[in-house]
Amino acid sequence: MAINAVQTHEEPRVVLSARGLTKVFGAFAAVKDVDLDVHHARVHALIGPNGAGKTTVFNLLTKFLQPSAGTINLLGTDITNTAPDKVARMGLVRSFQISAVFPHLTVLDNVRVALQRPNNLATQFWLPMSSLDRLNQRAEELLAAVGLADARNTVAADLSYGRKRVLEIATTLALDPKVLLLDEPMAGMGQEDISTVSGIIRNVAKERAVLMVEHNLSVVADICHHVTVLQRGEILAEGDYATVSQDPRVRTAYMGTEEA
Ligand SMILES: Nc1ncnc2c1ncn2[C@@H]1O[C@H](COP(=O)(O)OP(=O)(O)OP(=O)(O)O)[C@@H](O)[C@H]1O
Repeated sequence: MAINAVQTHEEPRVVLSARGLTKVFGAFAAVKDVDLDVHHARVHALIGPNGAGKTTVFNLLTKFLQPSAGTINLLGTDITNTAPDKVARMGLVRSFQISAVFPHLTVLDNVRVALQRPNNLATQFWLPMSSLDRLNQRAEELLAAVGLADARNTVAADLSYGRKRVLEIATTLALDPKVLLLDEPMAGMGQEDISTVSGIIRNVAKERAVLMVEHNLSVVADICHHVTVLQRGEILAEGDYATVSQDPRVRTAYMGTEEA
């Protein structure tokens, strides 16, 4: 299948890497000796059957879980023993976890609130919303980048499901991540929203690395440069989608015999 991924002139340098990443729960190894290199300006998919260890890998990389063994390096710094909030401040941000959408705020105010973090306004919670006006320009840029400018005055609760997810991505981008981790960004979406979000991910990956867990293999084929396939906590295969999708072990373990 043809790969129609991001075209970019940026150097694909490694920004996040793991070596020998292992997580043991009691006697059970959920993640075993995983090596991972995530590149700037690339979309990297982590796929595998249920229980393969994808979420555990995300939790290890963001340091929500401490590895049992192995090392993690972010932007040249060893973060194996770094606290999760510091890892996030260093630029490794997982969508839908650090950012939150406030249902009763407008789309614009949601993004302005999210922008408080990188602008060190987060502790000035007593200031009125009007004090956030200087963040308007950046907020408008972010809304334009994700196609939500027309909904700036809509209360978040009134957005469609797909547009709510897009707003979540916008609030995550407000943190200006260097590495963006997306956990099933297309979950529950129809084809139209999937196309929209695919375009957004392509765009945001021009300026940062994206690592995503995704079950929709058409999306993986369409926007991901590199695919790592996990099975029972171990790397089964990796490479571009065309390569891994033709690997007989992957087809048996994950894709069956169906064309993705
Ligand atoms: N805190 C925990 N304690 C014990 N076992 C755990 C824990 N967290 C995860 N596991 C086990 O580790 C394995 C990997 O789980 P994980 O959630 O990482 O898989 P996954 O690939 O994300 O699956 P899914 O696609 O279903 O979300 C599973 O067998 C799971 O039951």
